Amino acid sequence: MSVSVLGSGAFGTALAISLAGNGPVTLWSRNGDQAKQMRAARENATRLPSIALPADITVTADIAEALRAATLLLAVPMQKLRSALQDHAPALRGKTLVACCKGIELTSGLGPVAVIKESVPDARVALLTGPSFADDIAHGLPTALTLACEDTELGKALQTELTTANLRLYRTTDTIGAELGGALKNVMAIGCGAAIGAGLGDSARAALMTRGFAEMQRFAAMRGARADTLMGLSGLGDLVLTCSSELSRNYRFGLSLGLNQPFDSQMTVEGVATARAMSDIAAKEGLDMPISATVADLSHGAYSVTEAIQNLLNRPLKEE
Ligand SMILES: NC(=O)C1=CN([C@@H]2O[C@H](COP(=O)(O)OP(=O)(O)OC[C@H]3O[C@@H](n4cnc5c(N)ncnc54)[C@H](OP(=O)(O)O)[C@@H]3O)[C@@H](O)[C@H]2O)C=CC1
Ligand SMILES: O=C(CO)COP(=O)(O)O
Repeated sequence: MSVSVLGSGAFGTALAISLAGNGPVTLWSRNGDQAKQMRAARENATRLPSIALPADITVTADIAEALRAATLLLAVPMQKLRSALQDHAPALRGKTLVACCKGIELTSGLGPVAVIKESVPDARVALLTGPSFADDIAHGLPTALTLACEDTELGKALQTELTTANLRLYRTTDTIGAELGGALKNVMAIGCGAAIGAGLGDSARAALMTRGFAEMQRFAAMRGARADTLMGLSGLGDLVLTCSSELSRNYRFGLSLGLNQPFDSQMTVEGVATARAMSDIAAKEGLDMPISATVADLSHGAYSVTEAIQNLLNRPLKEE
């Protein structure tokens, strides 16, 4: 089988680098100039600088070349996934599409698996998620991820195909739990970054992580996820990583809010839209999600960090 990665951002490039250890990989960019630069420099200078692209990676802006592969990894931001699929929908029919994005679509409230099913109904769908920074993967550091696929046989085939020397994949059939773990931890990372930026300390971060995880579990249960999925790599594992490392863009965005400093608006920060989507859905369903709602309002400038903390601390006392 052959693999193509659609989307040449930090994560798509890192996955292509790791997969090149298994054999030829095609890395597709929608931007012809960027593809040309990457081919010439053998480096993704804009999104993953200073890491060489192995010879087994073919960089192209020609979608037909990328679509020759049977397995396509979709490494685009969540809010761009539907339009990326719509751009090429007829040619994607019958392909195996592996979503690599983390989020909830703001317009529909759906996760990546459902968005793919709606956009390309006859595709075979899976999800790759879990704790991993692009930089770590690209440097060949050990990483463990979750490969989620409702079809057990396809899941096993993808687990074998996409595991590399440094990337160890665990398998689940619970796509809902896996995608929600990856989506919701970004919301909590923004909150933790804001708390640390505002000087509230590590104890406050631990409280936000723990109570945030309770919200993640509540939301995932409402959507039909298995409880044990959230306890795994794509839930707890990714929550711990993202809430505690400045390599995370969501965490750094939160830090900038806490420090009252500007942040690069071009940077992919999935948790902003997902916080809004998550808290809107929770409000409709009558779910108590105070941290998510606070992060949504904070991220959209409705609150200062001080007001956000006061809101959370002044809530009625309750059982854990
Ligand atoms: N970076 C990381 O460490 C990790 C990221 N992820 C997830 O991977 C996903 C992508 O993130 P990441 O790669 O870091 O983001 P980046 O911002 O680095 O890159 C996003 C890429 O998507 C491309 N893109 C955007 N819209 C489209 C479209 N409609 N069609 C085709 N390509 C498009 C962009 O192209 P252009 O440059 O032309 O805009 C760019 O190459 C996110 O959901 C993220 O949560 C998961 C694990 C780790
Ligand atoms: O998902 C990630 C780590 O698992 C990457 O996090 P950021 O998108 O916050 O950089």
